[in-house]
Order: sequence, then structure tokens, then C-alpha cells
Amino acid sequence: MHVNGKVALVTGGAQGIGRAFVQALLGKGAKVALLDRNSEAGQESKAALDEQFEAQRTVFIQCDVTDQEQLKGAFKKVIEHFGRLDIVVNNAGVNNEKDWESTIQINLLAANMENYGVRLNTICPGFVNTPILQSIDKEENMGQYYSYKDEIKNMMQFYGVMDPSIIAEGLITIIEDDTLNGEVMKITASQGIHFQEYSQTPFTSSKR
Ligand SMILES: NC(=O)C1=CN([C@@H]2O[C@H](COP(=O)(O)OP(=O)(O)OC[C@H]3O[C@@H](n4cnc5c(N)ncnc54)[C@H](O)[C@@H]3O)[C@@H](O)[C@H]2O)C=CC1
Ligand SMILES: CC/C=C\C[C@H](O)[C@H](O)/C=C/C=C/C=C\C=C\C(=O)C/C=C\CCC(=O)O
Repeated sequence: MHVNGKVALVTGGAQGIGRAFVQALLGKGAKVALLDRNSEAGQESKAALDEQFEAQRTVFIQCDVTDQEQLKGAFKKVIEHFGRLDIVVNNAGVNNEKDWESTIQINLLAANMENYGVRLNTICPGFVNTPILQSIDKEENMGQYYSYKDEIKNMMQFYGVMDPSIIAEGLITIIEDDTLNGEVMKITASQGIHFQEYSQTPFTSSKR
């Protein structure tokens, strides 16, 4: 699918990886709805992007993705505003080991989108340089894993921390290659963008 002229919705688009996604999609000619629960960061991001791209190509919608009504309303607004919706990027995420139920609810929201006739792919990055990494030093985020914070920092040094732009490059690859569906794209500092490979099994489903 060509990105040019398409309409994308990016959750958690106000900062970090989501912001890099929005920027890359705009750079490829898309119109983008940037959803985030953080209104201040969302508005700041839109203002910064408007300096680089035509303002009417980006809309910020405040939305907490865990609130089904807000989320449905946001999808409706995007279609009313831009007239269509072609690409959904389920990026919003938190690191909250003390409230793992809400972490799952936020981070894995897209799991039930397969019945909408869309291609569904996932991106699994290693460490990426975004504000979420500051949560490693906070007991309120790390909970029982707080005592591992120095180990995690050692891991970050060992494996490397990537720039969000490489994750955005992975997203554009997924959108542009229509053959990709059900794929797990891994992005690491040492191997770059690559895919999880699964061994072939002899059974072929009649539903494929
Ligand atoms: N930074 C990293 O090293 C890695 C990040 N990830 C995942 O990538 C995604 C993006 O993470 P980062 O950009 O690093 O984080 P970040 O903390 O910099 O940005 C996350 C954005 O999501 C928004 N958000 C959080 N909960 C929300 C909710 N309920 N509704 C709407 N918006 C909400 C935040 O306001 C923020 O703007 C997350 O799902 C994270 O788990 C995955 C692997 C590594
Ligand atoms: C524990 C970190 C806490 C918070 C950050 C966020 O919640 C983020 O979502 C979590 C990221 C966790 C990353 C965990 C492991 C990363 C590993 C690597 O980067 C190494 C990957 C592959 C090794 C092989 C290779 O080098 O290619």
C-alpha cells in the first residue's frame, strides 16, 4: 500500500516512538490523527509537526485508549475529519508492573482487530531512546523488578539503545509491503529490521 494520500491513526503519538511514527507517515504523504491521553504533549507535538508539514494533514485527538467510548469516538472523529481511515498504529504503551492489568489493556489493545478485514502485524523493538526508559529508575513503575534496574541499564549498554526513527522505518516497510500479514518484525541495534522466523509444520489449514 502506498502511504501517500492515506489516512493513519497513531495511538500514543505525542512522544517517543509514536511521534516518530507520525513524523514518518507525514513524511510519506499521509494525513495523520495523533491520539494521546496527554493533551499538553499532543498539542505540543502537533504544533511542532505543523512547522514541518501542512497543518491540515495532522489532527490531535485527546483519547485514553482504555476508555472504549473515547476510543470509538476518536475513530469516528478521524473518519468524519479525513473521510477515511487506512492505517491504525496501536502504539500507546506504559511500563507499570504494579498495575499489569492496565498495562496489558493499554499495550495490547489491537489484539481483537483481526475481524475488521485488515492486515495485522506487530513490531518488537529492543531498547529505544524515548521517555519511557526513565521509568526504569522509578519504583512506582518497576514494582518488584525495581531491584533489577542496574541489570537493565547494563543490558541497555550491552545491546544498545536505538533511535525511534528506525522503528518508524520498520512501520513504513510493513505498510508498503502488502504481502506482510501476521508477521512479527523484530528490530534490534545489532541486527536492524528483521522478521521472526517460524519453522514450517506439515499441516495446512483449509481456511488460509
Ligand atoms: N522505548 C522502548 O525501549 C520500547 C518501547 N516499546 C513500546 O513502544 C510503545 C511506545 O513506547 P515509547 O514511545 O517508548 O513510550 P513513551 O512513554 O515515550 O510514549 C508513550 C505514549 O503513549 C501515551 N499513552 C500511554 N497510555 C495511554 C493511554 N491509555 N491512552 C492514550 N495514550 C497513552 C503516552 O501519553 C505517551 O505519549 C509502547 O507500547 C512501549 O511499550 C517496546 C519496546 C521497547
Ligand atoms: C525493562 C525496561 C523497562 C521499560 C521500558 C519499556 O517498558 C519497554 O517497553 C521495554 C523494553 C524492554 C526491552 C527488553 C529487552 C531488550 C533486548 C534487546 O534490545 C536485545 C535484543 C536482541 C538481542 C540479539 C541482538 O542483538 O540482535
